[in-house]
Amino acid sequence: MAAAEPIFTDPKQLLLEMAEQRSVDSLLRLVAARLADSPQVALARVWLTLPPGTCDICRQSGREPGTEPALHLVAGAGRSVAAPEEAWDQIDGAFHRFALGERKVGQIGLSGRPLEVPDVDPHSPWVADSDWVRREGITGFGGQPLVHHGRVLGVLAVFTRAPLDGEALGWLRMVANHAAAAIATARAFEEVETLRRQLELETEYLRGEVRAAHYGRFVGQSPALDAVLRQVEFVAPTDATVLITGESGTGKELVAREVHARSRRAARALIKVNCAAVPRDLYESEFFGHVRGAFTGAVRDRVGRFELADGGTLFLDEVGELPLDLQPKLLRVLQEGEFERVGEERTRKADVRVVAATNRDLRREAEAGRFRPDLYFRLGVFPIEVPPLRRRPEDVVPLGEHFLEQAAKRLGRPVPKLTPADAERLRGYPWPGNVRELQHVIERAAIVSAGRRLALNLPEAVPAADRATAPAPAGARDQVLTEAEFRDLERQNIRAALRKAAGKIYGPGGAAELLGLKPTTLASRMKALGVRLAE
Ligand SMILES: Nc1ncnc2c1ncn2[C@@H]1O[C@H](COP(=O)(O)OP(=O)(O)OP(=O)(O)O)[C@@H](O)[C@H]1O
Repeated sequence: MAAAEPIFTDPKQLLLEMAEQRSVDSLLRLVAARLADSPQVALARVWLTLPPGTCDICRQSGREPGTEPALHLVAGAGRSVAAPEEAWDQIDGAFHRFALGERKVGQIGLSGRPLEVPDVDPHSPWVADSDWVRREGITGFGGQPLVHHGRVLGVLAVFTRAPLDGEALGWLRMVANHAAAAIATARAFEEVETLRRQLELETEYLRGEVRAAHYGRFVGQSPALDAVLRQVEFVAPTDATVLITGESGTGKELVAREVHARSRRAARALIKVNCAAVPRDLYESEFFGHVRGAFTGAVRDRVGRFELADGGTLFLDEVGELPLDLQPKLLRVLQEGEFERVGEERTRKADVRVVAATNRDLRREAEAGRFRPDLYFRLGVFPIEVPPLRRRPEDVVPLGEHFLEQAAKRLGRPVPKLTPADAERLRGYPWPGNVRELQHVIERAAIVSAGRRLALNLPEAVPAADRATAPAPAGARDQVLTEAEFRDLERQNIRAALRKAAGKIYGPGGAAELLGLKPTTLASRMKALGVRLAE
């Protein structure tokens, strides 16, 4: 007598293929399809235990979500002998959802124990549709819970057209155990990814907090600074885009932080992007994020700055350095709040208020074709100009005292106060590097003075060629330079600073400090002007 046909076709091969699946969906579809491959299997189905309100099928079909976890059909395959045209791989319909405890599938889900009916009697109370059982010649039912660490993740069940033997039930158990382990692993990965994303958001938020703490409060009593603060007060509560202009080191970032702090977004993050410091080919990913594999080096998904700033404020520092080809994309987010991650089709939305800053004359840049006029108009809805320190001499001494106090605190020792003669010298200096230069001068003095008189080390005179951002010397004030001449002058000036700093850009005595620029700004300007270090 020939041995009976095994119920499942090549279950070992199925176990091997299961190990290669990358997603839970494809894994469960594979299980159902392969089990139903055999002519002896009428129907194979997998249900997963899902919390209320999380099943897409129920949502789409308008079914009320319920209040308890339930079993939801997620994969199915089979063949009707009575009506071969019927599709049995559908997962919506009458047996899509079972409450725990309801009928055979619900019993397995609730108890976590297998349920086998080797010889199905069409009249048994277990049979929901006795006509179907008779019509399709169903003779066996085997259901296995998908259990991982004692938790029932779902149920795998088959209806067969031959009695289920011990061997088939053993394979079914093995397939169910493999599937449960794969589901648990995939969910653990998902959780790690969510936590990683949360951590990324929190880190960025905390970085912002640290920066904000470093920035501290506004100091100054000049009418010019007052006027700036009044504008901040006026625009902060609105969601308008703000463009802050002014020379380097005047306090533009401080103004941006103040706009955020006084807005309804204050409890959310202020995310900063220094447009001069982003490498050319990473702009899009920096702003909008990317998905794994979008380009070489994109080893995992990355959240862009727009997404990080969702609900908060995005501060675009040195916005004048933004490459022309990225400007239309920025304009689109500003107008529609929509963007895509690099390498992904899906359109995402973010509710972001943009505050931008620049020390360039953006209108001129737009006229010269280096900045898109439409973006300039969009950014410049509410412009705030921060005046250079030389136009508000009343602020110099209060700022000096403020920085001295901060330095003393940081150094943990008493630092001499400003004498009237010191104050006079500070007021008499033109501060081409603005407040940042004043801060550096005072900090250096505090470090070297160690209890003695404050040793203020001010450059005596600032030669014209050493001023990156200073006003033109008195005699030259009316002289108009062409753009080419102006750039040439800027080039010479940067070269002079580099020579003086012996090629050093960063740190005390570096060219950036001499010019009163941020090192990143200097680096990008050198690149734009074609100035190289080795010249
Ligand atoms: N009114 C002020 N009161 C207190 N500190 C100030 C004030 N203005 C500027 N500062 C300080 O001076 C430094 C430079 O300011 P900030 O970075 O805001 O300038 P910026 O105009 O954004 O410069 P850049 O154009 O180079 O980016 C910061 O440390 C800032 O805290």
